Amino acid sequence: MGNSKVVALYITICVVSFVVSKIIMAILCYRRCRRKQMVVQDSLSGGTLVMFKSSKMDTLKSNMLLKKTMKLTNKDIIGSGGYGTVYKLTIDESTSFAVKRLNRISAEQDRGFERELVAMGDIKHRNIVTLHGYYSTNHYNLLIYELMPNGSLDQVLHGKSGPRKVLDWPSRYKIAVLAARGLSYLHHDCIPHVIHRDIKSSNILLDHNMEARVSDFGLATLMEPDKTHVSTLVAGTFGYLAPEYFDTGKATAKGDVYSFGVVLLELLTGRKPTDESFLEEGTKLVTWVKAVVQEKREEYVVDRNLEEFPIEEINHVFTIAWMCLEAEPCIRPTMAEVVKMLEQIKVNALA
Ligand SMILES: Nc1ncnc2c1ncn2[C@@H]1O[C@H](COP(=O)(O)OP(=O)(O)OP(=O)(O)O)[C@@H](O)[C@H]1O
Repeated sequence: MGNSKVVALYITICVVSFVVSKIIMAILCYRRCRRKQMVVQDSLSGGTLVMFKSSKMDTLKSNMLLKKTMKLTNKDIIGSGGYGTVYKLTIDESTSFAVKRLNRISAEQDRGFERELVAMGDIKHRNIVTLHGYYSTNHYNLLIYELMPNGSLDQVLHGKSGPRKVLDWPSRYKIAVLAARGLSYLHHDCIPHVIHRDIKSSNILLDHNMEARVSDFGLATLMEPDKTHVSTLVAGTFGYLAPEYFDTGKATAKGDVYSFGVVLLELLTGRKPTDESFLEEGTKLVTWVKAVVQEKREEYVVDRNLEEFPIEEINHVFTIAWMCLEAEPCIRPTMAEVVKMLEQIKVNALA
């Protein structure tokens, strides 16, 4: 066989193998997608219901879910935020969900909706609120989440009619560690990595055991593993945003670390970072705490309800909060380091 024939044979083999491998990959991806979700078209509303596969969803009839979803009323509202209203959807005595309704106003919101789904669909972790599915019509979108019976950390710490219950130090410490684990999972273990972009106490929800889970990926942006940041639209919540965000508008994992530092201060002080009194005084929680600590009056910042608990542990968490709140992002620890440091406190306390 001449040289040219050998080359031609090699090229043919390469091209055929490439095409076959692509076809196999496409079939595998298609099967995986089908296995992972069930899609139901509702002929009445013209909407589409997508249920992600899980032991909970597998036992649920899609018709029943659709019927109950269509019957949600104002009486079922359990909260509302910048993106829409959250309802409690009760299927039966043992099965309930939290349904977030997003109005379909602009194309931008639509993109946000898709982004949330892409980020959430695959994410399963005990400290992350699970997205079970979604329903989509021309007029609105619904996200179907697992229901967190104890609401948000924000409601528990500073509910409208006063704190819902006074959280003791062990509960606050546990919430800090578990929320840190959830966020660390997003930053380091998800592929692609996820930047939350809106870490705050109303996005830390509490299950029946008061165990914390991170929720709300409406603003999350997927980050390729080799990228250090992503450029995005201005988002997040004043009082929790890292200072560099105001200059650059770039969401980064270190920006989430800063916001987590604010949540730690919130747990330690019992003060709400978005409190109007801060705005009126032209300050914010972080600046206020820093000023008081500089004046060596730390005892004024710690929540009175924590007075009888071990001050060494509380001070340790303060130290970690300050590390997270460093003005220079690169000096801040990663969330994996924050988890380790927080866990270490209890090891030391138990020793
Ligand atoms: N899965 C859930 N289980 C139980 N309650 C929930 C759930 N998701 C949200 N909530 C409640 O609904 C409230 C509003 O949530 P939502 O995520 O819409 O807004 P937010 O986090 O307060 O603000 P933003 O939209 O700016 O992030 C929460 O504070 C919480 O009390």
